[in-house]
Amino acid sequence: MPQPINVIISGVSGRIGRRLLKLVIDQPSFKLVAGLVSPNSKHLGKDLSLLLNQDGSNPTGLLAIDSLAGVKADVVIDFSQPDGFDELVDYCVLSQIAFVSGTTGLNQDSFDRLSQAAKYIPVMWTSNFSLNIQIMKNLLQILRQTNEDGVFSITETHHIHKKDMPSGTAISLAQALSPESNMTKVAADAFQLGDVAIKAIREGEVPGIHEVTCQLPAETMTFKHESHDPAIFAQGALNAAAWIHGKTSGYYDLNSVLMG
Ligand SMILES: NC(=O)C1=CN([C@@H]2O[C@H](COP(=O)(O)OP(=O)(O)OC[C@H]3O[C@@H](n4cnc5c(N)ncnc54)[C@H](O)[C@@H]3O)[C@@H](O)[C@H]2O)C=CC1
Ligand SMILES: O=C(O)C1=N[C@H](C(=O)O)C[C@H](O)C1
Repeated sequence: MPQPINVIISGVSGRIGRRLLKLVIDQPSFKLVAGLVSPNSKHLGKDLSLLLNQDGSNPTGLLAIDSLAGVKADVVIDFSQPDGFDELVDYCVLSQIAFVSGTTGLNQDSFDRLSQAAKYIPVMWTSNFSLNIQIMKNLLQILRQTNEDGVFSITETHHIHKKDMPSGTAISLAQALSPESNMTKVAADAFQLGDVAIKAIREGEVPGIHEVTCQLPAETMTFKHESHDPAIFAQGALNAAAWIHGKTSGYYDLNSVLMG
């Protein structure tokens, strides 16, 4: 039987982090070595099992930490927030740990740092770990090339806890249609990336809806992706971690996973 893949979960107390924690604990091909939380987290110093069950049953023996100093692993899987991102990337480079991240709301400096890191370690960042969103991006690139007169717009809807706007996925979909363009904010909930208009809606507990419309003189095409369960993102990231383990340094995306 192969050795399990040693995993650190960054953002382990979050909506996605907790789902990831459950998957990692349940799957023998992975071994959890640490769970990272915000320095302000109420979970800091507590056994990670308390994130899954309040009665303290089945303790993991691992406490939620806010610094990785000295922790070794094969892969970090990160669903956290932008403020701790650069430090985490640097730690992975120094410690030669593969880095898989879905954290959104990052600035250009953090993306540049990630590109630099990919010279030394394998890196995968994607705004959405659903393979079907990657397929949608690929389709949109083709659609743009074959419909130069198309007027594209995107509407994204997410739960009210989401901290960034518009969603990382909406930005990535718009970038597939209009590469190299900068985004501007045109209203509290409206943005423009190149010639693509993006509208953001925050509503209840919606896990994530992305709708892309292409208006043409004589027809309209609409692509809609709706996640019904946030667990899909955690499972997608875990599949990506299994894929990236043992790969050489480089910047990978979900197309790599799609191609196997
Ligand atoms: N790429 C994808 O498929 C998906 C990406 N996301 C993104 O993942 C991120 C996390 O989402 P949620 O779990 O909903 O957020 P959340 O707010 O529920 O959880 C955030 C987690 O990050 C930790 N954290 C915050 N600041 C930190 C810091 N400075 N250092 C270390 N840990 C820190 C918190 O303690 C918590 O554990 C967001 O950026 C979200 O947009 C969410 C779902 C899917
Ligand atoms: O915060 C979320 O929940 C999600 N964030 C990602 C994004 O910003 O695109 C992916 C997904 O839509 C859920």
